Amino acid sequence: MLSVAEATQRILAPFRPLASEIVGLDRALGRVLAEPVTGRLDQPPADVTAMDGYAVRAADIATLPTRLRVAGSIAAGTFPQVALNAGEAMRIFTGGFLPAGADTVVIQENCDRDGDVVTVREGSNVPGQHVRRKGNDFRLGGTGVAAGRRLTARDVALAAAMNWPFLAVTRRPRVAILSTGDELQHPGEALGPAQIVASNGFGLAAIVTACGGEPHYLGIARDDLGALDRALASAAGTDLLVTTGGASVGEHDLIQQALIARGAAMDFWKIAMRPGKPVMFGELGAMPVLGLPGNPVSALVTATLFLKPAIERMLGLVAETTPAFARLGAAMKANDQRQDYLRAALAHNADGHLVATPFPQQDSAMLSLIARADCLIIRPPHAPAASAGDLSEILPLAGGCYSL
Ligand SMILES: Nc1nc2c(c(=O)[nH]1)N[C@H]1C(S)=C(S)[C@@H](COP(=O)(O)OP(=O)(O)OC[C@H]3O[C@@H](n4cnc5c(N)ncnc54)[C@H](O)[C@@H]3O)O[C@H]1N2
Ligand code: MOO
Repeated sequence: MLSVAEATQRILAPFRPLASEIVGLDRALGRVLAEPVTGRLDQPPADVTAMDGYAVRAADIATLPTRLRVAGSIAAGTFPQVALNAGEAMRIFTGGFLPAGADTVVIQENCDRDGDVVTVREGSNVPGQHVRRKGNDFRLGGTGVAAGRRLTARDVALAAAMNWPFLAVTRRPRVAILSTGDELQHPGEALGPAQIVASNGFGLAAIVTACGGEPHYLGIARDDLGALDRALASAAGTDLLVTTGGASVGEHDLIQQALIARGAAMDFWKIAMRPGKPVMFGELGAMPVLGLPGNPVSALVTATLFLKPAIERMLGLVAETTPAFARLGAAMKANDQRQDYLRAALAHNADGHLVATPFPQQDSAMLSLIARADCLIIRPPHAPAASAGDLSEILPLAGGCYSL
């Protein structure tokens, strides 16, 4: 059996970042930046005040109280035309530009105004009080957002402040999804006595969307070579085809045969993992094909491990590889040769530690449990028995604006 690490390496090998496209800022959330965002101006563009009050010369307020002549008022959106002379103050409002000659601001709470005279009662005479210096946020040409980052709402705000109306982002990978099996019916259809509801296609399409791809759900292909061949033809032109079901060793598992008949170069693997042992991977012309197992939990877990990074690589996303850990909420038996991904709930204990408690049932057909899980506990092959409270690596399932 192939290790998870080796399977990941082989699956990811043919994927490259896709071309970029231009989107408006209002469409940029969650997209992966293809070209860096840098400052197209200094921010603030000149020295501005952080408070409502009076712009003064620090030297004029060395001895307090002191009386200064109010030489004018600086309205928002206007740049002060006249300089401040010694013995003068200028009324100023938060965000307003400091006039030439002024080097500090006293807040209005520390002043008494009487006509065109202001008495400053309190205030530091160290220059720069309540002043935001030109370029203290970012400079023209300064670093903003690096290419290869998935844009957060904060990144979008920064790009806007840096004066970019449009951004270059990697185009969304188009991922075709095919369910296979004679027993399947789509949700809501009348079910015969031996039929089951096909859930995998919708779960996988949601994963593709959550990862930043564009799913193309091709529906269900019946277990006959003609139907499979027609379905495969309809995937042409996509960046990746994902199939579910028919990956195992049964006589009705025809998907590999259909792919080979179309000229695909395919490998069938047993991966040393649970759930998700049978996985296929290969290429049909220029299109990679990833065949995931039919068991619903196996399909979702293998998609998280292999489909998600493939999409991320096509997006040019710079991988986040920091592993996550939690304390075990229950004792674990020694593991066999398959790497386990146990569905588990996360909670903080009284000491503030993160605890992952595995569900008592780990059947690879139980969608109700994986839907409720917060993470997967990773148990490496041949891991020794572990006690409750031991640290274990986990794979968090939630996070970001979407959840896997
Ligand atoms: N003799 C062996 N039998 C099996 C082995 C094995 O090594 N030797 N492996 C088992 C493991 S592990 C898995 S995982 C499954 C995977 O089998 P397939 O990929 O061939 O999947 P199917 O047989 O087509 O279906 C399995 C199961 O999942 C249901 N299914 C299929 N598609 C969907 C769908 N779109 N939505 C919801 N449920 C789906 C299907 O009805 C079956 O119940 O093989 C084991 N067998
Ligand atoms: O690999 Mo299968 O996923 O254990 O049910």
